[in-house]
Amino acid sequence: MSTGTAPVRLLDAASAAELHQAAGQILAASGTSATSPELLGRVAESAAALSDAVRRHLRPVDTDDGLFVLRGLTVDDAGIGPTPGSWATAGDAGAVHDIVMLLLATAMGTPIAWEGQQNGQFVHNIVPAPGHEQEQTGASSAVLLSPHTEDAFHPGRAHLLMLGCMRNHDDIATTAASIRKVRLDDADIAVLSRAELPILPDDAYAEAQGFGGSPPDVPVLWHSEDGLTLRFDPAYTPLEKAGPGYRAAYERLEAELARVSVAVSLEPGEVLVVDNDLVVHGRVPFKARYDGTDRWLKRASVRVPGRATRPPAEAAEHGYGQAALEAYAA
Ligand SMILES: O=C(O)CCC(=O)C(=O)O
Ligand SMILES: [Fe+2]
Repeated sequence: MSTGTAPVRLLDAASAAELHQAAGQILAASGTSATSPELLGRVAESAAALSDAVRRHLRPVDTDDGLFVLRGLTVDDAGIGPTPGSWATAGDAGAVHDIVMLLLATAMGTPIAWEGQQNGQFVHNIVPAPGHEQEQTGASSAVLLSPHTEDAFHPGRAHLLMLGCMRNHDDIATTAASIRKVRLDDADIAVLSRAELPILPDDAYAEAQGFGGSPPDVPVLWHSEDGLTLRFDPAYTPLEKAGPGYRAAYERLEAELARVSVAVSLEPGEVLVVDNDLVVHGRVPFKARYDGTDRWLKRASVRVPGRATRPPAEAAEHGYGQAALEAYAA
C-alpha cells in the first residue's frame, strides 16, 4: 500500500527476473536456503555476476531519509504457503526469497548472522508468534515496537538492515525515523554524545542477556565523516540511571524522532533497506491472526566493508559474548 515519503527504487521486469532466476538456480543446486558454506559460495558467485542494472538499484542509501524501498520483485502468495507460526518452525518456507535477500545483501556488502539469534541463520523470518505478543522483538504484535537501532547492544551490528515483505494483508507499517531529519540543539547533541549509559542485549538474545561482564556505556549520537549517526534503543537503555539533564535530552531526541517518523507499509515483494547508522525503525501494533495469513517479513543484516561510521571506542566492546558471523569471512 503506502510507502509514505520513502524513496522508491523500481526494478524493471528484466532485473526482477534476473534476481528470481539466480535465486531459483541456487535453491535448485542447494536444495535448501539453510546456511552452508556451499550455499554462501553460490550466492557470492551469483551476486558477483549481477547486471549493472540491478547493481545500480543497490547503490548506497543516498538521501537524508536514510532508507529506500526496492520495488519490482514479486511473491506468489499461494506458492509460499502459510505464514509460519514462529521463526523456529519456518524451515524452508519461502526459501527462494531467502536467497533473493542474500543476493541483494551480498551486492550491498557482507551479510551477517548471530549465533544467538534464529539458529545462526543469515535470513530471519519475522512473524508474530503466540505468547510473544507483548515483547520488544520482531515476534511481537499487540504492542508498538518502539524505534530502535537494530542490534544496538553490539559493536558488530549491521550497517544496513533489509526487510523483505512476503505477506502483509493488514497493511501493518514499519516505522522509520532518520537522525538527519531531526532538529536538536548543539547542547543536546553534546550531552547525547557522551558515553553515559549502556544498551543491553534485547530479548531476542537470551544467551547474551546472561553475560557476566559489565555493560559498557556508549554514546547515543556520534559525528561521523558524513554527518550525525545514532545508536538508540530506549527499551533496553536503563535511563533511570542517568541524571535529569541527560534524561531530558534523551526525551527530546525521542520526541524529534517521533516527529520525523514515517510509516512504511510494505507490499509483498518490496524490500525496505534501512541505514542502521542513520535510521531507527519500529512497527505499529497489530492484532495477529494466527491462521497462516499473518504478516511475514524476511530480514537480513549487512555490514559494509570499510565504512567508517562508528566511534573508535566501539572496537573495545565485548558485545556481551555474542559474535557477528560474517558470510564471507576469510
Ligand atoms: O516488523 C517490522 O516491521 C520490523 C521489526 C523489526 O524491528 C525487525 O525485524 O528488526
Ligand atoms: Fe528491528
